[in-house]
Amino acid sequence: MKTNYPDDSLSLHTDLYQINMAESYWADGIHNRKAIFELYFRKLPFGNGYAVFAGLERMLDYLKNFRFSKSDIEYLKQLGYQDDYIEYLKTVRFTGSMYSVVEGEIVFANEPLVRIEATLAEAQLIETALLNIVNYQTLIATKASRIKNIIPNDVAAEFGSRRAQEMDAAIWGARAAIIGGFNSTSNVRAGKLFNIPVSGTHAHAMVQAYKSEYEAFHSYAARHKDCVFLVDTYNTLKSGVPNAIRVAKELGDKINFIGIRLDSGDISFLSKEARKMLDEAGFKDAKIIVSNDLDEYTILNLKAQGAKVDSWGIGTKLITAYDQPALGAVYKIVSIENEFGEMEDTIKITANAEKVSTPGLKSLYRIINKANGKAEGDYIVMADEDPSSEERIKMFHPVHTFISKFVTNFEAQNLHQKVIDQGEVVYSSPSVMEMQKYAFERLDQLWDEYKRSLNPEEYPVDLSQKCWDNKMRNIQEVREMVQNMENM
Ligand SMILES: Nc1ncnc2c1ncn2[C@@H]1O[C@H](COP(=O)(O)OP(=O)(O)OP(=O)(O)O)[C@@H](O)[C@H]1O
Ligand SMILES: O=P(O)(O)OC[C@H]1O[C@H](OP(=O)(O)OP(=O)(O)O)[C@H](O)[C@@H]1O
Ligand SMILES: O=C(O)c1cccnc1
Repeated sequence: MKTNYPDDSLSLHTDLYQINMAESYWADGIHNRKAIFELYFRKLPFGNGYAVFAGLERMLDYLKNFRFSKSDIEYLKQLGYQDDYIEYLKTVRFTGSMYSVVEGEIVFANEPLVRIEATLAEAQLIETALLNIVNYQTLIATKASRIKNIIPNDVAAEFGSRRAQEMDAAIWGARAAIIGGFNSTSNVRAGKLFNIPVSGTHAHAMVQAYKSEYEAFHSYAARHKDCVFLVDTYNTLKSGVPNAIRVAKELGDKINFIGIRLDSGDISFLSKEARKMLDEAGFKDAKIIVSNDLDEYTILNLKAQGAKVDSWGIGTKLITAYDQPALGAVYKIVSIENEFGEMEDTIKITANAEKVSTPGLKSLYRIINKANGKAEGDYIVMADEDPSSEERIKMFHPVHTFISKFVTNFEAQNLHQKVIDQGEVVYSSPSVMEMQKYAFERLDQLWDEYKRSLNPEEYPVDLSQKCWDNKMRNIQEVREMVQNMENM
């Protein structure tokens, strides 16, 4: 296997069919027609009431650097693409524009999260990478937020690198976990790359290497001022906790005895007993950190049992999105330039009403009730509409249209930022910690009913009347086209 191409690029990180479709567009001379694609998912993950958007910074980086390198081109030649098309591929850059919600934004099903306006070929070639990035990062940010919601006042540490689906997932998953609300990651490279907090304790191997817990804890303390001792290698209550207390007492102010970590057994029982022992020894501020296959369900259950836990280390079930391994976001064409240079809507129709795409150039607004600062719902409009200039808007369910409400006294916030303008990145990402802060602020604007982990209420994502009428007109046109075919 050859993996050491010095000029390897991410531009071949795409499905073969994208390159094949772009070839047809190019051969037919329609590759430079303007096209509009939207990225959205149809169903919220984990049965959650919202998702936390992540992935923008990496998408921008990818698009900024989009070009087939020399070795990419060589490989495409080997695959059999003809010279004339290869010459075209050599010139391809991302020259289009991109609109996106920002990282940390709270988002919902069926809303356009990203809008690409580019040449048809460019927009097509980038589909796979954009979906790959958003699907994973948004999934993990959402899982992290779901977990953090259960423990808003405790520390949540991301421990998943060893179980992640390879190295990229560990790194970007750690970043997504922080956006979703986690306090730290154990992955040191993620800390360096993204300027996010790192934290860590020690493993059983250290206790086993020294044979005695007492010696291992002492040795750890000799070089590390902040000390968390792992107490479950031999016997948590009879040996681990007493040894931790002994070392903490002996070293006194020489160390900062943060606390102990439990990694097996009955966490509820052991944490309560350990708490008593620490308190009785005078370490009332010492923290109890736990780990071992945790997720929001186990944590909620442990909370209900009155477990005395201050910090939670969460690995496998967060970083692999254990209970739902993919988000399922899609990227659909909604408008394309015709031979006269005019933009024409496109629609995809299926028997499933929820899967019928919503055609045309659209914008996404969040409607905030000015009286209480809470979100009334999200509102998808045609791009030439401006709900902020309206006094009263009618919001209705996009499938069950009889569900509707009128809203007045609102602020309409445009959720789309222009992030690339004709190939130029015009957006500078805030720090990851700022993204996290933004996510918390946006969550505050949601009623609790949308945030509960079990059977949350469905947050309204509605279409404007104009958007709805446009969709119906498009459906009608397709019906007539199919009818005409049948009559031929
Ligand atoms: N009181 C509790 N209530 C509910 N779940 C718990 C409780 N205590 C521990 N768990 C969870 O039970 C699961 C199984 O733990 P298990 O007892 O198999 O771990 P263990 O065998 O003690 O440790 P190891 O990881 O070394 O196998 C873990 O996900 C753990 O977080
Ligand atoms: O359980 P997670 O949520 O994935 O958290 C990370 C786990 O990684 C470490 O375990 P280790 O690799 O030593 O394996 P083990 O505890 O399963 O034996 C640590 O002690 C946690 O148990
Ligand atoms: O720092 C820790 O305790 C840690 C880090 C990764 C995995 N398990 C535990």
